[in-house]
Amino acid sequence: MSHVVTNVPVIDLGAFEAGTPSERRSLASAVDEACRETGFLTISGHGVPDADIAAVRAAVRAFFDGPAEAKVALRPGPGRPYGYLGVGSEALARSRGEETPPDLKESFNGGPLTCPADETDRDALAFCYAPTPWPEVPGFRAAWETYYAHMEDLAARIMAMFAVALGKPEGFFQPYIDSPISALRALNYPATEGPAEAGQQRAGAHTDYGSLTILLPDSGSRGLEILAQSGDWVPVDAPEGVFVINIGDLMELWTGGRWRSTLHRVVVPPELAGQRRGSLAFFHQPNWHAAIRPFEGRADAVTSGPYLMGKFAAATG
Ligand SMILES: O=C(O)CCC(=O)C(=O)O
Ligand SMILES: [Fe+2]
Repeated sequence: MSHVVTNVPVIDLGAFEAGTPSERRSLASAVDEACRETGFLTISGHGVPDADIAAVRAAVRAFFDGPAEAKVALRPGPGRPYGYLGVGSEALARSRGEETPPDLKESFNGGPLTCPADETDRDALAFCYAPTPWPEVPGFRAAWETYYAHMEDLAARIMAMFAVALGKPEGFFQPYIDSPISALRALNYPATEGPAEAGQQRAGAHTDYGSLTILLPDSGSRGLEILAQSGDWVPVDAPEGVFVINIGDLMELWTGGRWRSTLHRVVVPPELAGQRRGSLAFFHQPNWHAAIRPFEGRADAVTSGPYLMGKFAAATG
């Protein structure tokens, strides 16, 4: 096997925020290096309370392990993003135009906690500001919303660090992310029985669509892989207590390709065939109307909301 070098460092966000100018420079440069090489890093010093993480994990687990009728009752209407998507509903590789069998997963998805009072765009209202249909699991909504709020806050802090890592003022991204259209997705990959269809994965190879993603796999669960520049698929395992961060397509676009929105997937290694995987994925997405183009140059802008909606339609269509 070839020797694979990947750079997925642990970055202490609290230390960055409280750091001296030289500590900040050194952490910012580690972030820049990781984002240029793989687009993946992990974050410690995030301040998200363990109890809030435990509460959302327990609520999500109770939902997935609950009656199938209660889950399918929360299926979104056609083209709508929130609620329950059962096994067979999505193939992430199709977001890149690749025809594959559906991903071996189920998910529960929820949107922004509030909608700006002056939003009138019909697609924005019908798609990303559609209400989230709540499971009846006791305590689910409170635990979910608490965790969502932590993620929105954490994402904004990471975006501020990203700005510094890119040589911009800390508030550079702020006007683009002051009414973000982020989604929180709980993923459950059931234990697999027998071999999958050819080309079928827990999550097919894809890039994420937005600014950044905050992943929290269940402790000890494996299978997330990224495509290294060497061409090898390399596992990314998160130590307990950190979040895995990866940048998405719009961040790559912003940086004019300096930072990479790296292909990744979730596989079932043969030795883990009997095990489920659980993961929480928070997809941070700039404001619906945010026009995103490379910092340098005059390329046409991509509008955040319609871009996201098109990708979702391709993956679930
Ligand atoms: O299972 C995971 O932790 C990540 C899945 C993923 O990459 C995605 O849903 O975009
Ligand atoms: Fe992803």
